[in-house]
Amino acid sequence: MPAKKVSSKKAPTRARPEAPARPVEPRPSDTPPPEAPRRPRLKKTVVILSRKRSLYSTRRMVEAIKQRGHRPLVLDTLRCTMVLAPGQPRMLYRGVDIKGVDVVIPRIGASITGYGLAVVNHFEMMGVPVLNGAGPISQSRDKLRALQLLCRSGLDVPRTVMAHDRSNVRKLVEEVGGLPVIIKLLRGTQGVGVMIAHSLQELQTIVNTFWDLGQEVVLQEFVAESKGRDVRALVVGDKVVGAMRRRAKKGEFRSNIHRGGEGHPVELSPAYIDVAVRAARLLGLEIAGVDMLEGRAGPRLMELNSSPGFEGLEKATGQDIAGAMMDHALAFASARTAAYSRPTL
Ligand SMILES: Nc1ncnc2c1ncn2[C@@H]1O[C@H](COP(=O)(O)OP(=O)(O)OP(=O)(O)O)[C@@H](O)[C@H]1O
Ligand SMILES: [Mg+2]
Ligand SMILES: [Mg+2]
Repeated sequence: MPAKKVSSKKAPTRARPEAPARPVEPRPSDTPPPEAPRRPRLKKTVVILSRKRSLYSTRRMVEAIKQRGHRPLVLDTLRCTMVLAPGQPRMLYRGVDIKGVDVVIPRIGASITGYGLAVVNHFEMMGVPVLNGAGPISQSRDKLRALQLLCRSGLDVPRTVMAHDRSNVRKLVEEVGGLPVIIKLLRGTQGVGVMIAHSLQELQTIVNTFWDLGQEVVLQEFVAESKGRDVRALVVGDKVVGAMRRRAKKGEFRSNIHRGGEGHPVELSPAYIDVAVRAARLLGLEIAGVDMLEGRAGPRLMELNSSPGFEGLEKATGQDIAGAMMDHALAFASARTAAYSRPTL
């Protein structure tokens, strides 16, 4: 629901017969007279944009919302219809207007990024608090864009190059510190699209295949000292609410749970917490799964995930990650509502 700005002028009282007729001020639309400042509703409606309500993270968030006495509403992103009307953007779900939403939590899978971002953007246009917003989701989903922003701010990332020059692959390898080299699709997830090349010939074959298919890739330094492990820190607001170290299965360098990796709880040092929170803030993410490699000199950022699944993290740590996320989402919604309800002078 678009948050209404409330005028500081007094609300009109019932007309008295003796009062002289006053010209009626034109209103921007045929909406009812100005309301009193909007009081945050006690029971909030929390929309989760998700393709399936049976997904673990979606189910857990629904539970957490109910436990807190609020109303969860799971909407399939692809069934949301955006109506563009001047000054009054609306959202339809199966033909019905969606109103009275207090906060939206998008869980946008990689396969529907384009449509998903449009839906998230539309909710933002309607004045509904959204975490994460469309801009931050979009820039974190592009691994190159995210790394550009992180290293511009001085955060440590593995040496990375992006190029399209087939004649120069040897030079690219030198730039990232020699073989083996990691090759990454810009928008891969769950370890799909992350490869390793041990020889120049192998690398040449892989990059040529991708370039011929019209796919861009980045080449990255292989951080050998991480030994098939990485750290996933879940940042919510300005805190790390849970962290695990993931260990790749034998013969695999990717530690993703989806690739057979195992998660173990880990107590992060302040340096890792600081880097994870700074990285999320830099990309504007309220909720972020921050992946870091354990370099010799400390954390090396790999990527930030804007719709992080947390089944592995809850199971590894036994922590209530869904609860921490919902507490933040509800506080975020209340802070936004209070800001919108402030009278304009
Ligand atoms: N430069 C690197 N050096 C060593 N290992 C790496 C490097 N980059 C990635 N890896 C390994 O590959 C895994 C997948 O990489 P990355 O996190 O970039 O991909 P993803 O497909 O987006 O994963 P996610 O499912 O976490 O979104 C990492 O968790 C890590 O174990
Ligand atoms: Mg990822
Ligand atoms: Mg990752």
